[in-house]
Amino acid sequence: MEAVAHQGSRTPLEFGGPLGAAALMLLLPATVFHLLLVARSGPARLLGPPPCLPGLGALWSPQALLLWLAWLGLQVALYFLPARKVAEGLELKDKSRLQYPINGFQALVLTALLLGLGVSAGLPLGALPEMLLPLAFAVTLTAFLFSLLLYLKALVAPVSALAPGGNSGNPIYDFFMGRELNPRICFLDLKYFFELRPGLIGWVLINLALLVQEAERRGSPSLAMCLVNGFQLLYVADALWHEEAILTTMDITHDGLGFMLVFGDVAWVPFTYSLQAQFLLHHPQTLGLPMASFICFIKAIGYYIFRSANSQKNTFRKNPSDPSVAGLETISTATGRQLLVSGWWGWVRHPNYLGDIIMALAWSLTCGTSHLLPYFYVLYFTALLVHREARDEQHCLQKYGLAWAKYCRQVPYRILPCIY
Ligand SMILES: NC(=O)C1=CN([C@@H]2O[C@H](COP(=O)(O)OP(=O)(O)OC[C@H]3O[C@@H](n4cnc5c(N)ncnc54)[C@H](OP(=O)(O)O)[C@@H]3O)[C@@H](O)[C@H]2O)C=CC1
Ligand SMILES: CC(C)CCC[C@@H](C)[C@H]1CC=C2C3=C(CC[C@@]21C)[C@@]1(C)CC[C@H](O)C(C)(C)[C@@H]1CC3
Repeated sequence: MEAVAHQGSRTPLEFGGPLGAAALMLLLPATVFHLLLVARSGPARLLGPPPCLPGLGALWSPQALLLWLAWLGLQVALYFLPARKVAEGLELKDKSRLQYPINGFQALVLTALLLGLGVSAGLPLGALPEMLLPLAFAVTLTAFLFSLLLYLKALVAPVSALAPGGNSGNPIYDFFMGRELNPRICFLDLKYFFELRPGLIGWVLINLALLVQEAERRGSPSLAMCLVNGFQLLYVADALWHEEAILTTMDITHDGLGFMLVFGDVAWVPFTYSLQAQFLLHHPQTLGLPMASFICFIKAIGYYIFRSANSQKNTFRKNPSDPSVAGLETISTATGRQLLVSGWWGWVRHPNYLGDIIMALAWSLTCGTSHLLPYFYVLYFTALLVHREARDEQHCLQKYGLAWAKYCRQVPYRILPCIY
């Protein structure tokens, strides 16, 4: 325990410390419920009060809890199916490397097949939107419970298994940040699983159910709804296709699994990232072909930047002599690793974030410009990535020291060329 306290005392507290963590634990679920309620209300005002607060009867439903647990069970089962590859994570403090099944895309395809079978056997997919509120409530409750179990599990974990950031000794802060770096139940890596499976695939499912309900109500789905569904399906499929790349992100290599990530993965992602489709169901928008083409063009630019930048870095990290990256300019660092200073990573320090934000804008534009609500995602996401960039900058400065400072001088802009 002494070693843990010592470790905590060296790591600066993030998110405003225990007070900030406590506030976020109230604010994040409140935001999810606010958005769910406002999206279905007539005025759909992002900044106004919700039309009416639901009673416990509207929130609590044993069927919703069962549905969520069944979904979780299905995704766990798919995780254990034979994988096309087993990847190794980065080296851990005890010099070991964990193994991860690369079968997320397969899980998405199998989920779609099972869903197709279910729908043809009479499964009422179009009824799911009516259950979003009780579903979000059940998922939030289980996120609190699950984070508590993780906190308790970490009490008996060896010091080498703890995350650098979530062991301050303050229970509220540590519960929020997560204490253990890679909590596992046998081969089931909980962080890896939660980040990519139930919430991300659940988001696509919710979108599809909203599309089906729109078609039931109006005879056919709108162009705007089809575009949102297509764009976001592409985003999720891309994430699962490139699943292995997640093993080097800060969530996996640095952050513990606590309330922030558990709630973020299973509640925040499916219920707030599907906001545009929720909005469109209740506030139909007519999208002409010229505007739709313009939005597709923006999405294509965003995706091109996002995918090329991420792939360039991943290829370079895996094999710097790969012909596609071998000609790029680099800076050597004391760790033996190199930093790219030309190509996408010589343009700005986070070209992938820029592509991601442009895609987010395309998703929101499908909902027209009459309401601010569908733009919540762009606003939140920009704030998340600016904050994430600052955190990553800290880690890189620690890791690469002078070489990182040189990189920042050579590539002065963080996300938006000439501006930020
Ligand atoms: N939809 C969503 O809600 C979210 C999406 N994302 C997306 O996830 C993706 C991954 O994001 P994230 O993990 O935050 O960050 P990055 O993919 O940008 O990874 C940052 C890491 O890349 C390496 N790196 C940085 N600069 C260079 C360089 N010049 N040359 C070589 N390596 C470099 C460093 O790690 P090292 O040197 O150790 O390899 C650094 O820590 C992004 O596309 C982002 O937009 C992220 C968060 C939320
Ligand atoms: C609830 C809080 C506001 C913060 C929660 C943050 C989480 C929602 C995000 C932290 C990092 C994420 C990533 C993705 C989804 C959102 C969370 C979990 C990601 C899986 C989305 C798809 C991308 O292609 C990716 C690169 C695989 C993303 C990885 C990070």
